[in-house]
Amino acid sequence: MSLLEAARSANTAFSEIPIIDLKDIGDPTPDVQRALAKQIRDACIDLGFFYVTNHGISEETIATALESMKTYFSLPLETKMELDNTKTPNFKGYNAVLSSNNDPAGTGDMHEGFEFGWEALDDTPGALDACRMNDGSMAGANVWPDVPGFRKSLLNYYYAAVGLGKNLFPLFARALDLAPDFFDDKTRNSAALMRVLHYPPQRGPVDERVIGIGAHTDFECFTILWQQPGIQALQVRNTNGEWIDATPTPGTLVINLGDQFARWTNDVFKSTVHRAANRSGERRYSIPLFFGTDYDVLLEPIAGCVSDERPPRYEVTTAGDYVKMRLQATYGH
Ligand SMILES: O=C(O)CCC(=O)C(=O)O
Ligand SMILES: [Fe+2]
Repeated sequence: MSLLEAARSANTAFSEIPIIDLKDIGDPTPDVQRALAKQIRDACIDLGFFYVTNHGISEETIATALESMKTYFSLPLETKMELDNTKTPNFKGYNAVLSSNNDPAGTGDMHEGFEFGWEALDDTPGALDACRMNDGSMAGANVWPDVPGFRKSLLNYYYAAVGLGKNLFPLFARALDLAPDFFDDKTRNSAALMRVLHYPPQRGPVDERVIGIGAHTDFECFTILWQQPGIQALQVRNTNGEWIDATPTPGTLVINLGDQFARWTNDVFKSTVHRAANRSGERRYSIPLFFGTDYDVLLEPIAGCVSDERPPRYEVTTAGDYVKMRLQATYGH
């Protein structure tokens, strides 16, 4: 079935999020790769959300990053505000509770976060790497707090998640009937942003306009999300307007598509609205890593996703300009 035929018969009124086992991701046998790509294609065309198991990010890498996040978020607000993300050109650093607003109908997100992008572990902290020279409107170095082990443990998680993402791009390419290396020359510079998030618990009656993270789509190609086990918070909206729980399942990560893939594929791949609210009574932590194409790459619809009946739906822009515009809308309110 062609991509456009598949898009026409998509099950966008899903009620479950599929689980895809990546244990064979390194097996080069074409049949194995094709079978994996088929599962990914179905999930991307239907809902743009799936869980992965055997994803290769070790429990130790996750646990170490989590400990560092907890230490960091327990610092006094004034200390965290020294790295206020609105002081950096591209919102690197800290955002306080209610300083971001992901849903234009909301009045602020009930979480705090810390964001950074690629940097080599042995570089001077916050140095601008040579591979960042073509970032255009997204140019700008990382900033780091003075918390022992924080930078190292977060960068270690970053490298592991970027490694997973680099292995996923060929599968997404196959899922789009493209050569597996289609995204290689578009993902040379790890245009991946990682955010660590802390959601304080919300007790009693909750104002729907002030939840953990308001309804939104992500900006990049796909997000690799670790969410804290045991706390249900994340929900995904289907085309009937129902919110489907993305229950955290031990040993899994969530992969969800963002707007860059919707643009590459003229909405054949779905960038689906999601939100999170923490009503558990406990603190909740999560780690999204947003992986896009390099910031200087044009987001042009691929040929198999355009036809006379389905003309291009988006104006062509660079990945960097798109991400920058969305970041400004999220933090600049
Ligand atoms: O914390 C979560 O589960 C979701 C976070 C999210 O959607 C985001 O940061 O874009
Ligand atoms: Fe998101």
